[in-house]
Amino acid sequence: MEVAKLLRFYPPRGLKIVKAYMQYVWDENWRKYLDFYNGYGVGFLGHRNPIVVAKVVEQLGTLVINSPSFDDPVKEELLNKLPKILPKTLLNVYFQNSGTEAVELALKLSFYYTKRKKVVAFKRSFHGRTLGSLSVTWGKDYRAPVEELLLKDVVFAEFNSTENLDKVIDEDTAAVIVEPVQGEGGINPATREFLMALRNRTKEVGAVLIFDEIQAGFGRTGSVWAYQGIGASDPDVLLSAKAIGNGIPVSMVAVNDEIAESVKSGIHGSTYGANPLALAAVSGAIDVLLKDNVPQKAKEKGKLFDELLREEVEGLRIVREIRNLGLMIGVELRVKPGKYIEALQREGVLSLKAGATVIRFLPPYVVTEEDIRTSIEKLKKVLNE
Ligand SMILES: Cc1ncc(COP(=O)(O)O)c(C=O)c1O
Repeated sequence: MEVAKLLRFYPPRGLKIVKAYMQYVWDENWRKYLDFYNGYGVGFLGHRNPIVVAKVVEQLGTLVINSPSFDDPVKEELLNKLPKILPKTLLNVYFQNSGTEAVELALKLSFYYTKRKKVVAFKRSFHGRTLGSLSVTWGKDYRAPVEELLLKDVVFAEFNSTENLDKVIDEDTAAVIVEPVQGEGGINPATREFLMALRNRTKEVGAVLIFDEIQAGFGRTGSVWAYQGIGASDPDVLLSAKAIGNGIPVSMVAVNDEIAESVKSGIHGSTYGANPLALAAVSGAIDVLLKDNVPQKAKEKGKLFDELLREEVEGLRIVREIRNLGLMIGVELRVKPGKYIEALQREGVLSLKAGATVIRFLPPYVVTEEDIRTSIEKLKKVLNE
């Protein structure tokens, strides 16, 4: 019998996952793994978090898709809830289906609002794989297949450096896009000084400041939004995805009033944008975030993870540096991390690569002290082998 084949854009990890619950997944032989890969951090509230699942199931029983021009109860419910997690300055929102779509809309609104074309992004950034988001993504390997087709007016500046910002960000700049914690680039938290310098300079020249919190946002770093924990001021546009739907594909673009006022009907759209099923998931996820004090738990567990890593593995010769903000954790090695990530998988812990040399852990907030101790013990073992 003929079978269709999936295009393999990702190297296979040799594991068939048949079930997942909270911080664990099971393979086809019912071996249990601690999942700190977590669908690139999507399942931050735990796989199949019961509160999110209940919301989605309830929604499946009433209304799954609604045409974008019509209102519905879950849209109203979510718009009422969002002020609990969004800053007052960013209460104009739109929902799409993936992170890259959020970046595309942010860039499009910036071009439209400023009538300018230039974008400033940063070295080691990752913003997605469609043409606009790829244009502001740094890595050569990501860009190579379509390099000639990407936006031309993009400048990559030094991340966390305030030198030369006055020159790089000028009156031609439509937008500055930055991850307050770089994820794919190697778990690199931005400094307050850097984010504030971007805030001040973009204000001076009338450029739009975009914070991409698609990976870092929604409690993972110890505050609802990473930039808040870092102590920076609000951006003009805030992007989130991954954890906000906890597995149901959804992203959110939140913009300030001035940009919102420039928006006219017809300049953008998405068939599945703000669909009731996705919005039910976001509504359920916000309930969990607030009722279970998720950012505080992420902060405490991240601290424990960090302390134990420093005690147990920081001193190993192969380890260059440990970096974290809450439960966004990177162990930078002096070598490529691939074989250690594989060895960890054999030991029952799933992790992923970031940058060229970093083992990344994106544990869900429900991870226990015992899970953290076990994973660090396993990491120490494989790094020593
Ligand atoms: C910071 C950041 N921006 C954008 C994206 C793209 O999101 P998606 O894969 O949902 O398109 C990612 C994905 O890893 C990301 O980490």
